[in-house]
Amino acid sequence: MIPAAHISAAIEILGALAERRRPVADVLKDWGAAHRFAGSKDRAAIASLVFDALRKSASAQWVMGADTPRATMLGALREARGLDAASIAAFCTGERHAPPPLSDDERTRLGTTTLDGAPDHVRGDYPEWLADRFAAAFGDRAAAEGAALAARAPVDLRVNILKGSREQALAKLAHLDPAPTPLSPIGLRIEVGQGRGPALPAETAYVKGFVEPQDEASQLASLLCAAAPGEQVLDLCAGGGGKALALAGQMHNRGQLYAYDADGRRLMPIHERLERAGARNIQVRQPRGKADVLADLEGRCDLVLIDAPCTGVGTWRRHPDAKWRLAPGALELRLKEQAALLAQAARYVKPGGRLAYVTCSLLREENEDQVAGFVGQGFEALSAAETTEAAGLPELARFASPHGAGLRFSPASSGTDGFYVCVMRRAK
Ligand SMILES: C[S@@+](CC[C@H](N)C(=O)[O-])C[C@H]1O[C@@H](n2cnc3c(N)ncnc32)[C@H](O)[C@@H]1O
Repeated sequence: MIPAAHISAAIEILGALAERRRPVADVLKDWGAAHRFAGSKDRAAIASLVFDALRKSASAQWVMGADTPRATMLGALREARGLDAASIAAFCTGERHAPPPLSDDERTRLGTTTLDGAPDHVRGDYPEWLADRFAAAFGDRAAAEGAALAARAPVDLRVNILKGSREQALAKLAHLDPAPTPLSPIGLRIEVGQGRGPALPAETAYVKGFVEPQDEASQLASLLCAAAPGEQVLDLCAGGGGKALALAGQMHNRGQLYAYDADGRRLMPIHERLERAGARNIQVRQPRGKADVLADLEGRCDLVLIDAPCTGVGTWRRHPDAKWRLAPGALELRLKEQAALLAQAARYVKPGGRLAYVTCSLLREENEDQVAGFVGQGFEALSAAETTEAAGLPELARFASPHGAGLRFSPASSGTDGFYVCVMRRAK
């Protein structure tokens, strides 16, 4: 396929997405199945265009003065790819499956319209219904924070210290040109351009468990829990085990880590990942109907981690379709789940033990406000200085939240996904 045909295909896929509010991965898969002539490079190029259009939908539509799939894609070629009107016009020839030629209005808009005077939610490419919440979280930096969430993310890897050092992992992956992450002492970063990221499943270092894909802020969230060898730790929302594996590394396989998730299917990948990582101190606790499979842990844990279900606002760089599919009802539901999880988790913490509350959201309601509603009931929040000191990462104290307890990371402030971390201590 010629590059212009990729643009036509991306417009078609954006149309299918607008009709059926389905995850973009499903729609791309369906398109690939219905267009078998498109090779893997074509499909990757098309997916990359679709993702860029989703990242920049609001600003692209503002530029074009329309919200059609064509307008969104053409505007995103300018907003996300930095192409000028003449370059975009050169693709739109109408020949060999290229998009039809630009109208006079399209050409003028691509040439002259700016985002000056556009509201923050347009300049920051986030849904209008979140405008007040972004303003509450970021003040006059709302548009800049949104824009950083609308950029592409690098591939971050966590080095599994059960298998080797960061230096060894760097050497094993030298052909991918990784760099040490600036904040996490166990992270590697591989910058990706407009193409595909590295095919990790084909990398020996991955297959042998030396590295795991994990955003740098997710690594920091695990490190800030300061899990120590010999401790009893419960990962109450373990899902596929990303944080559990990181905690096992910190514990040097000593002590006991219990991995639980209310949704047993989400726990499934953990078994293969544990094997690959050589993590031997994790006991997976599968939910079993109404049975209380955590009853024996009440009042016994040194550390309980709640990696809470949340809106995922902080991961929009990696899941740009999620920001447009997020609905107010989902936020309300997550808020209830988070409050219930805090109350439940408190039961498992022993006197003097720690409760770590983590989200990949940047909304205050899901973060500082949840913690404020919980502390006082026998728990106090540690200061950012205490938390980072205990984790041996005192330089992270500068990410202390301005809105209450805990620390905040975001693409604009720390160059990572958006995360919130608050460590609390139970009274003795
Ligand atoms: C952010 S994800 C966890 C990601 C995982 N910790 C990781 O690092 O890969 C949140 C998880 O919470 C789980 N969850 C939601 N409500 C829960 C509950 N009441 N008890 C336990 N797990 C719950 C969800 O099934 C989901 O897997």
